[in-house]
Amino acid sequence: MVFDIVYRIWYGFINPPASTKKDDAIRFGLLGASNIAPVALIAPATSNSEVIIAAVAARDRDRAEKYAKKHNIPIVHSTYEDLLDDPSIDAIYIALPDSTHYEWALRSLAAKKHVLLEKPSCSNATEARALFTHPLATKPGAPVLLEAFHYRFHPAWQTFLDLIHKAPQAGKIKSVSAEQYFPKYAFGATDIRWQYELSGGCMMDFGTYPMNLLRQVLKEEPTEETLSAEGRRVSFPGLPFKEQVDEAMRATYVTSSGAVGKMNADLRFAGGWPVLPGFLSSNLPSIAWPKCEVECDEKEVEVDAGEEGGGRSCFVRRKVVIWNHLMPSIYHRIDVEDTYSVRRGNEVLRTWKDARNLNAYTWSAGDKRAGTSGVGKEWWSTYFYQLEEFVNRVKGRSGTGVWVDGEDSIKQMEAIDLVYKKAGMKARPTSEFQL
Ligand SMILES: NC(=O)C1=CN([C@@H]2O[C@H](COP(=O)(O)OP(=O)(O)OC[C@H]3O[C@@H](n4cnc5c(N)ncnc54)[C@H](OP(=O)(O)O)[C@@H]3O)[C@@H](O)[C@H]2O)C=CC1
Ligand SMILES: O=C1OC[C@@H](O)[C@H](O)[C@H]1O
Repeated sequence: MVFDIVYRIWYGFINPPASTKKDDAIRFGLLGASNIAPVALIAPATSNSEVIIAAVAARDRDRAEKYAKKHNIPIVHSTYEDLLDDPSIDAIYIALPDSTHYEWALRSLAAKKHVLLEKPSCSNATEARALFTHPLATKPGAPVLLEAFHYRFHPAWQTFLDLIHKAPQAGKIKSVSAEQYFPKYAFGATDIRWQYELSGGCMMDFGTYPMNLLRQVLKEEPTEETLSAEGRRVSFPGLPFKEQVDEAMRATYVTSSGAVGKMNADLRFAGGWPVLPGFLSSNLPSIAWPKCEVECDEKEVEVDAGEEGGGRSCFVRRKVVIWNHLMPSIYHRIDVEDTYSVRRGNEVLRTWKDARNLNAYTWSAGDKRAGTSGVGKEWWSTYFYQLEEFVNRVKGRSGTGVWVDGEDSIKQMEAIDLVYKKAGMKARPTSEFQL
């Protein structure tokens, strides 16, 4: 198992095999010399014969040049505008502070470029509505615009959804809990994640994932009446607008049918060190797996009459947990537990559990989502699958069918705004940019 993990990390994150590029490969330009691009786009592009990372622009030309050299990017532009004006570029990757996503996405669309836009798509729902309903994004033949919710494109997450939405053992969803943790001190006080004016905060940066998980599992949006939330403010001394910046967020909502969704995101996760004194433990960083757990209501299923004969019914109650939906290519596990009970009236004749675990590093052979591109590779990170799908859209191919449409991205930002409101914090400021 350790060998498999190392193998997948090596190819998926460190040294992806290079591909020979096709003549009509999509030429990407990067806005900003960001930390995330090497993992989220440059590595997957290396192995994708239909993608070339052709250009980068940064606010500081020296920085851009160093970055270009390190990552073998042939063109350097001195400004973001210059990159958008470059006719050799087909698509733009926007990995900038969240406060700037709206403006640069609109500008990119106006320059007729496809856009891979980092999550969260915008600063708030007002911006998201303006962006995703803008004629530049919706008119026939408009460029492709995708909020980069990478985890959704991996077969592991889609398999998990199938197990709770499509499997015959899956009753109505009763509860779902989604959690993600990042160790304390990973991001210092000056990081974009903690700046309110750059639309930072845990809910924006990290909490957006577990909220997205809940929305997909429950297939219903939170509302003023159904959602409650509680944030933990950042503790960096001297940080402006500290009261508005969350380092962790919990939220719960209940659907019209009574299903309960709970999320917990902590971007400065610490504590839980049992032998240490409390103050020490609470300052020591901790790690925990990202996790999503779903319980279904009991459901009646058909079984053979068996020894008990007729007049009895069989019920199943399903529970499914996915461990590490966020970086599943490194390692993930999906636990499925079905509890059966055969009853005649109120009399329980027999109960048993059927527990198993599975994984899905690739699409299974025969799964129509494997499409024309094949089943994928064990070591493909979520970002490889996402890029594959982005390319399919640009090329007008049907692909896996997994996508994040504009309406979904708008609803996601509405949910984030609502969480802030309910936690007694402000939604992030709206950009004044107009087009
Ligand atoms: N999909 C995923 O797994 C991940 C997504 N992200 C998302 O990607 C985006 C970027 O994150 P990350 O790469 O960690 O960020 P970085 O800290 O690397 O910043 C990205 C770029 O933003 C610009 N920038 C930085 N600070 C400022 C500032 N104060 N004012 C204006 N611009 C600034 C810089 O551009 P320049 O180079 O031009 O100076 C920088 O290169 C975020 O939206 C984040 O949510 C982040 C991590 C993981
Ligand atoms: O996947 C992620 O992990 C760390 C976060 O800060 C980042 O922005 C997010 O996308």
